[in-house]
Amino acid sequence: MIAARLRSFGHAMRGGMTLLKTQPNARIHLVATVGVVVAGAVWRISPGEWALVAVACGLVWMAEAFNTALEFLADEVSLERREGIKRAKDVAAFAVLVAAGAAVGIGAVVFGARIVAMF
Ligand SMILES: Nc1ncnc2c1ncn2[C@@H]1O[C@H](COP(=O)(O)OP(=O)(O)OP(=O)(O)O)[C@@H](O)[C@H]1O
Repeated sequence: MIAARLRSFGHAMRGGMTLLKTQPNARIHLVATVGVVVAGAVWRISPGEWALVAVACGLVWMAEAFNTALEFLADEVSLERREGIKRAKDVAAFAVLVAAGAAVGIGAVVFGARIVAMF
């Protein structure tokens, strides 16, 4: 039982490594996530602000992971140009865009005034 759970965890971690190895966008998310965590620690943001930041980062990682999973699956189905695959990939890419937009909005709310105060 516990061994099976640990195996599932291993599969998920392998997925995370695949995401980082194959997707330049995921590496940008990693840098952004580290940057936001460092900024949050330096500015001592409140627990509520940490919660917002966690939701924003989680949303972006989740959207990117599902987008990449769909791209892998679509490319297994066919590498030929297909209208259905185009639509599926475009809609999945839109999900990443929406998540990134929400994260930028949350970043502006949490860090905007602090960044402006630096100048
Ligand atoms: N088999 C296909 N048939 C038709 N259009 C496709 C196909 N594969 C990709 N496309 C088009 O090219 C775009 C980019 O697809 P690709 O698989 O190269 O993803 P990507 O460059 O990794 O994009 P992202 O930055 O969203 O991860 C898709 O959004 C889609 O419009």
